[in-house]
Formats: sequence, structure tokens, C-alpha cells
Amino acid sequence: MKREAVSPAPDLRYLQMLSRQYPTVQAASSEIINLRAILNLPKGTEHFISDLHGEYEAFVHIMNSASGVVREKVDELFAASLSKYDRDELSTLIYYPEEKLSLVSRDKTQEEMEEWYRISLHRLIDVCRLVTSKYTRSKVRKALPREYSYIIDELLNSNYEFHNKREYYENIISTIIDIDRAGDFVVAVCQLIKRMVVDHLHIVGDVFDRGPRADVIMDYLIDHHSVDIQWGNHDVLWMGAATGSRTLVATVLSNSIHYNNLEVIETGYGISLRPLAIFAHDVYKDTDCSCFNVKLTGDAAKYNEKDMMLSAKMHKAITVILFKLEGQKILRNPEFGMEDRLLLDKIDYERRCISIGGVEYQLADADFPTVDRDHPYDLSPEEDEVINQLTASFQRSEKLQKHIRFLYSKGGLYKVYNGNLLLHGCIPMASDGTQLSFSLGGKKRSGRAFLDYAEAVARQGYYAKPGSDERQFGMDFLWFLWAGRNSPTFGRDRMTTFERRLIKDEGAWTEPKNAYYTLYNDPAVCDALLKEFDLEGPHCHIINGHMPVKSKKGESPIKGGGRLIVIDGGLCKAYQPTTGIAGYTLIFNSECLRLVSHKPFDGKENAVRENRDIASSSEVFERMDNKIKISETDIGTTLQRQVDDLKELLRAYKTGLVKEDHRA
Ligand SMILES: O=P(O)(O)OC[C@H]1O[C@](O)(COP(=O)(O)O)[C@@H](O)[C@@H]1O
Ligand SMILES: [Mn+2]
Repeated sequence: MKREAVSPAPDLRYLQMLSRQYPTVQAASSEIINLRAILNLPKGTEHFISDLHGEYEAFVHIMNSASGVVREKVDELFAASLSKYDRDELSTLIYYPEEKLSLVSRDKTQEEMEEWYRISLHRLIDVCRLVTSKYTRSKVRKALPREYSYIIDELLNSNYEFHNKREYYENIISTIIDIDRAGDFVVAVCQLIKRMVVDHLHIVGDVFDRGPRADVIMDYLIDHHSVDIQWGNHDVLWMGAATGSRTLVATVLSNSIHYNNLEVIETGYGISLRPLAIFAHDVYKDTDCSCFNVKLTGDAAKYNEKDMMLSAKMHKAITVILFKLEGQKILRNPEFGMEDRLLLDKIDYERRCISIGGVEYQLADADFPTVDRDHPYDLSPEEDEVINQLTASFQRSEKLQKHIRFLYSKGGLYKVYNGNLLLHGCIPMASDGTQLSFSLGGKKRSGRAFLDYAEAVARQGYYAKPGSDERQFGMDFLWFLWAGRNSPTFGRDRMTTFERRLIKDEGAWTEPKNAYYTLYNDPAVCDALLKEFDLEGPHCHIINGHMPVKSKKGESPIKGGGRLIVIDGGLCKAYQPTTGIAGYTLIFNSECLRLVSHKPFDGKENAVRENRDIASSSEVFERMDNKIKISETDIGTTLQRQVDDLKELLRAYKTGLVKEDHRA
């Protein structure tokens, strides 16, 4: 990892400001000592995960188990002294303390329960001590749950080996049990363990779509102690819908209806689909909607014929609105260079066919009651009304707006963090190995400059004044990020929704991937890309999501001679048949980089009852030469700067340039 050059000396005004916080030589000196101590500790553990796609149960399990790390800590302490079953029980207790407690207490007498509490608390405190040992006491204290902070601090720091302490320690535990706080206390300690095992979480895109409840994941992330997000194509899609882009509202609904995934919209965000249901029921009454049948899995298979027909009608109605609105975007933005995707005006209704890229295809459906053949991209007045109503509901949903604000504040298109470049999709490239230029906003840009520009315009879509040209372009651009030719989040030449719904010949469905996805196998290409982000050296990587790794077919997630790692392992159920696993977590601690692959998660109930876990294999693929210290990380650079500034302040106190204030 690279440390930046020494920072310039702070000016007098800055030193005076700093002196308010550290008003004496003593105060400044003890902060320097404190920071120096932190700089010498091992770097905190980072976890990277991507493509969560609404799979909240699997996601929460991965978080609870810290992708297998909690179990490793339990084994490290107890492999020699506890049976596998007891270690399974203890691990599950840490993952799901409330649920496990109610299960355990069901068939135990009070006496048995007290014994169980005593044993469990001892074990939990041991695990807690192990996972907090790499942090300063002050950091651990800050993370302690308020109600129990004093007691936990005491228990963690009393040395059990000394006899007098032993009694004191036992006494605390007995008192907790006596006063009936043991259950609460167990929950608090379990939470602390989970909090300390992962120092920082990176979400490399695609929280939304496909799976059932992205909103539950967003709530979880908002409460997380330290997280950043790189926007995926499905995230920008929802961001655009929340800003009021009618095209993206239509896309969200079309996708969600297709995947029969409406709980997130209706229950999660309180958005009613009633206007669409009424419209579809009425306008598509006598229309063949079989090309728009929705995917039925699990419980949904119980749907009756009537429900299914209504869903297909709604799916067709919203998808036709989508085709029209996408056409309007393409026409309004010639800079996007996507005129070849204007298809609605190319339909030959008499022969029920269409010519795309010089090839003629038969259409399985050409019955579009709302399409005016002379003005195919105009919405009918009823369509206009229905999409306006739906869009207003997206904009009014407080929960959705809260989640999207969070995506804007904690997220971005890419992130450079501790020597790694994190991004969801790609850095668009041409097949000759050069970076692809985009002529957007009147200027040609590529690579990092284009990503910076794209992020700024994506923000404009949400923050610019409603009704302004900037806002409109920002919203159009969010659509470009979702489905635009070779956009950095989408990474494909075209999105063939029209073909996938209306043409049976799958030859028309292809969505050629950007050249990045072949070029990234070359270490030199990865090095050049990393260099553009000021990253150089043996331990720098690009960390990607987006393209599920077909590990079942032998594909490795590690590309470019170890320079690039794709961590989309198919957490999303829809992709598991392709990947053969159920997701990856990349773990970067002070010693190594390793990839954990997960097995499919079969529900919380089984996890609690039968101690089922999903972390399967863990493969270390890069070891650090020495244990990385905080001083070598990005935070370390900031802390070192503070040390330098404080030293400067000390000098200023000594020369009288700034005066001490002993009254403060
Ligand atoms: O099966 P469907 O609903 O047609 O979805 C396929 C669509 O999803 C996409 O793959 C986008 O989603 P991903 O980014 O998750 O792959 C499109 O490229 C493609 O058109
Ligand atoms: Mn994606």
C-alpha cells in the first residue's frame, strides 16, 4: 500500500482552531501518544460483498456469521475443549441470540437455564475478548452497548487467572443472572462480537431487484457502523425511479412484476399498484399477454389462473409504457448514440415481424392496443395518467426516499480504499485495449474522468432543481447508467428487453459484453487501469461485482494474474444455477486476502434450529509480506497527518505563536 507524501505545514489559523480542541501541551501530547498507539495496531478487517439482489435472509445470515469468521473464532478458542455440536450451538447463538434464547429456554427448568446462562456467558465473554483484542480499549468502549458498557468493559478486562479477580468476575455473572438480565446481556455481548469482527463493510453494488426484500437490506445497512456502497446498475435504476424518472419507474415495475417480486414495492415501500392493475385490466382485457407471463417460483406457484392473467396484463401494460418512454429518452439524447435501439417504430404489423441489425425476426406478439402506429413513442392519455400516478407514489414513499438518500450519501460509482479500486460494472474499454470515450455533455471523456463525470451527473439527477434542464439530464443519465451502451454500471452493448419479451429466437437476445470483460484477464491491462487511480504495487486490486462467476464451469473469480477479483458469486437465487454457489465474501485483514464462498441459505428457521451455516470453502489467495498496520492504511494516512499537525501545534505552544489555555 502507498502512503501519501508528508502533508504541508498547517497555517496559523488552522493551528488556532486545533488549539481549541487541544488547549494545552499536555492535551496535544496525550493525543499524539494515543494516535501513535493506534497507528501501530493491525489494520481492521474489511469485508466485500456484492450483488445482494434483495436476498435479505441470506445477507443477514452472512452479516451475522461475518461470512464464517465468527465460527473461526469459536473454533480457535474451543476446538480442543468443546464438541462440534457445542461449537455449532455457540456460533448460532452469536448469529441469532434472540431466536436461539427462546428456543433453548422452551424446555429447560429455571435451574437448568441458569446453568446454561452461566456457561454461555463465560464462553461469549471469551469470544468477545478474542475479537476485541486487536483494538484499542477506547475503540472497544465506543462500540459497547450503553446499558452494559461498564459491565462488559470490566468482564473483558478482568484477568480471570488472578484469584481475587475470579471471584469478582463470577460475582458479576451471577448477579446478571439473579436480576434476570441474562437474556438481554447475552444479546448485547453477541452484538458486540459481530460488531468487532468486521471493521468495515464494502457493498460492491446491486442491493436491489430479483430477490424479495431489498428494503430490509437497506434498513440493515443504514444501521451498520461502517459501510460504503458502489452503485450497481440495479441501484441506479431505483435511484432514478425515486428521483421521479418515469422511464425508470416503468423499468422497476416491469422487472418486479416479471419476477413476481412485489412485496418490496407494496409492503416495503407502500407503493400501491392499484392504478396499474385497473388500467391493465381495462385496456388489455382482450389482448394476448402470454409473452408477458411472470416467473413463478416457491410460494407463488400457488397463484391462481386469474391472478396470473392479471399479472401478465400488468407486465405487458407497463412494459409497453417502458418501450415508449425509453424511445423518448433515446430521441431526446442523440449523444447517447442509441438510435439503433428505437424498435417500436420498426414493427411490420402486417407480417408480424421486425428487422434488427439487418436480421428479420418473427414477432411472437404484435398486439399493442395503446401504440399509435404513426406516433409509436407517444403515451396514450390513460398511460400518461397511470405512469404519473405511479411515479408520484415512488416520490412520496418516505422509506424509499430515505434509502435512496443513503445510497447517495454512502455511495458512488467507484471507490479507492486501502490500495483497492472497487466498482460494480466496468471501466468501459474498446476491443483494441484503449479506454472507450463517451461524448456526453458536449465533451469527450474516458476512464476515471468519465466515471467522475458520470457520478456528478447521477447526483444532479437527484439534487438539481426539479423541472430544471440539469435535473432532466441527470435523470436521463441515470437511465443511461442503467441500460446505456457500454455504461460503466451496465457494461453491455445493449439491453434486449424488447427482444426477450417479443421474439422467440434467442439469437436476438444477446447482449454483447464490453471488451473490459475479456481484457481484464491481462495483468498489464489491470495494472494500467489501477495506475489511473493512483494505485501501484503488488497488493493493489480491482474488485468487481456484476457478472456472476460460473464457478460450476470452472471459472475462477480471480482474473488478471490476481490483479482483479470478481465477487459476484450468485447470492441471488436466480443466478445460483449458473454459478453453482451462493455468493462470495472477500475478506481483507491484516495478514491476507481470502475469498469465502457460500452455500445456498435455506432459511433462518433451519439456521436457528439446526445450526445450519453457509460458509463453505475459504481460499487465501494473497498473503501480505508483513502484518499490515493501521499506519499503512488510508485511515493511517489521515491519523499520521493529525500527528504531524499536533506536533506543529506543540511547536507553536513552545514558541508562543499560539498560547495555551489552561482554563479550558
Ligand atoms: O430475465 P430477464 O428479466 O429478461 O432479465 C435479463 C436482463 O437482466 C439483465 O441481465 C440485467 O441484470 P443483471 O445486471 O443483474 O445481469 C439485462 O442485461 C437483461 O436484459
Ligand atoms: Mn449488476
